[in-house]
Amino acid sequence: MSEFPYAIVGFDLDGTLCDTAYDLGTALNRTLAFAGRTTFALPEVRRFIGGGSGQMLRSALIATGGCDEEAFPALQDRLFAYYSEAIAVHSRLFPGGEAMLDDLAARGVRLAVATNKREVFARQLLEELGLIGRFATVIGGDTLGPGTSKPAPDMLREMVARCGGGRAAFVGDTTFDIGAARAAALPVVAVSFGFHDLPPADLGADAVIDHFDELVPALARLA
Ligand SMILES: O=C(O)COP(=O)(O)O
Ligand SMILES: [Mg+2]
Repeated sequence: MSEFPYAIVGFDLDGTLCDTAYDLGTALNRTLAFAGRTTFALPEVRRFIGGGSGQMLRSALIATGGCDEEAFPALQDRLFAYYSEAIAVHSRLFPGGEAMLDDLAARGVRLAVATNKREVFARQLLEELGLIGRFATVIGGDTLGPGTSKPAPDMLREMVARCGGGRAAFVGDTTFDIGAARAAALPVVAVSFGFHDLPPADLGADAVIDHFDELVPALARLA
């Protein structure tokens, strides 16, 4: 095995490492139904995922009749309760994810998660999937405080610091991820199988992969 060029590889969670659309969508639809709104077919929910669950709920409320800011906090709490109850019913790593994580770990790469999901849910999901021990750190959209979630660079800078520094790359699925990586001056790979808010080729990533088998070679080429 030749020397791998990156000491740290960070991953977005929803739509990048894991297909979480079904469980997020179920929690969202239960919340919308409680609020008397129409619900969404799952493929439609995917476009709301990327900016964090609060943004997902707000966008879905606006799309179904409007978002009343006074009622919003209680609805958000309800969404969180529904999601926590059934966070890993259908959510799984995308195909090839486990072998890819094994491969990077065998090369001595430190692995991290930087997600706009709340940290508590990111940890719960990774724990329920038996993956938490693989990551040196897990940083959520609420970990560092207001204004720090992706596309701001803060989470990725913190990720590199927590991993002890060194050459790092990031992997994501939406403009939030590519924007954050650019702002933090990290190379970034986009996954075409995620919940992208733009066509994958238009995200502006340094490379686009269609399967996790392609990640290690793509990172090696980037460097
Ligand atoms: O849940 C979301 O909307 C965002 O999560 P992600 O940053 O892991 O894609
Ligand atoms: Mg994502």
